[in-house]
Amino acid sequence: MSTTNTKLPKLAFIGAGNMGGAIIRGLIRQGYPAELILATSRDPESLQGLAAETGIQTSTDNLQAVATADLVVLGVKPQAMKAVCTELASGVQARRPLVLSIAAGLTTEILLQWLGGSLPLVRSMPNTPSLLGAGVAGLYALPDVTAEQRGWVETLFKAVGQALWVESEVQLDAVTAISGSGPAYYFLFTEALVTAGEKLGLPTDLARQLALQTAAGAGQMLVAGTDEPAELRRKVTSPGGTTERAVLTFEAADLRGMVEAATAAAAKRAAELAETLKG
Ligand SMILES: NC(=O)C1=CN([C@@H]2O[C@H](COP(=O)(O)OP(=O)(O)OC[C@H]3O[C@@H](n4cnc5c(N)ncnc54)[C@H](O)[C@@H]3O)[C@@H](O)[C@H]2O)C=CC1
Ligand SMILES: O=C(O)[C@@H]1CCC=N1
Repeated sequence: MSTTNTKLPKLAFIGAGNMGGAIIRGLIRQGYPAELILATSRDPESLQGLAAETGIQTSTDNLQAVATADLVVLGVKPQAMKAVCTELASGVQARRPLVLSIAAGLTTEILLQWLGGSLPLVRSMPNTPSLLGAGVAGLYALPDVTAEQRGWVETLFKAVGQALWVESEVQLDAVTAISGSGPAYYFLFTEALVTAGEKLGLPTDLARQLALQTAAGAGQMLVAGTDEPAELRRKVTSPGGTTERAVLTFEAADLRGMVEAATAAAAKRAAELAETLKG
C-alpha cells in the first residue's frame, strides 16, 4: 500500500476490541499510516497497548474521534450499538463520513435510524481468522456509497483477509451463518475429533496434535484451490477403504442435513437479533 497517497481516508474506530484491533493491526502491517488511524474504547489499558504497538492515535471521546474522520468503523458489540450511534449522531450528520458497521444482525435501516438519518453506510460480517490475517468478510453497501468509498472498505478487510460484496442486505444473514459463525463449526468438529481419538486409545496430546494439524492441512488444500472440496474428498477415499466407511457413517447420520439446519438456525438468529436490539 502506498504511504504517500494523499487520498487515503482518515479512519476512526469506535471500539477497538478483537475485531477492530485486528483490522487496525492488519492495516499497520500493510503500511497504512498510523497517523491516519484513531481508535476509541471503553478499555483504556488495551487501547494504550494497541497504541504502543501500532503508533495509532487514541481517544476516549467518541464524538471528537469522528469529527475529522472520512471513515467511521462501528466496532462495538451489537448490544452497545444503540448508545454509541445515538452519541455519534450529531457528529456524523455534520461531517457525513462513510460509516462501516461490523456488528452482527443490525440492519442498515436500524443503524441509520440511530445515527439520525441517511448516511453512506456499509454493513459487513467479518470473522475471527481476521486476527491472523486469514479472515473473510461479506460486505453490503447502500446505493449512495461511492466507488472510492467501496475501495476504502476493501482496503480495510483485505488487510486481514478477503473481502466479498453481496448484492442484497438479507444475504448478510447467510454470510453470518456460513463464514461469520463458521470458524466455530470447524472448532467444534475438531473438538469432536480429539475426543474420538482419545476414545480410540490415543493419548490426549497426540489426538489433539493429529486433529489440529489435519484441520490446518485440509484447510490449506481447500484454499490452494487445485481441486473442488468434493474431489479432494474423493482423493482421500479409497474404494472399500477406511475413509469410505467413515463418510458413509456421516451420510447415514445426515451430516449435510445437520449443516443445513444449523446454518438456517444461525441465519434466523441474525435476523432475530436485529428485531431484539431495535428497541
Ligand atoms: N467475534 C466474532 O466472531 C465476530 C464479531 N463480529 C462483530 O464485531 C463487533 C465487535 O466484536 P468484538 O471485537 O469481538 O468485541 P470486543 O468486546 O472485543 O470489542 C468491542 C470494543 O468496543 C469497545 N466499546 C464498548 N463500548 C464502547 C463505547 N461506548 N465507546 C467506545 N468503545 C466502546 C470495547 O471497549 C471494546 O474495545 C461486534 O459487533 C460483533 O457482532 C463480527 C463478526 C465476527
Ligand atoms: O455469534 C455471533 O453472534 C457473532 C456473529 C458471528 C460470529 N460471532
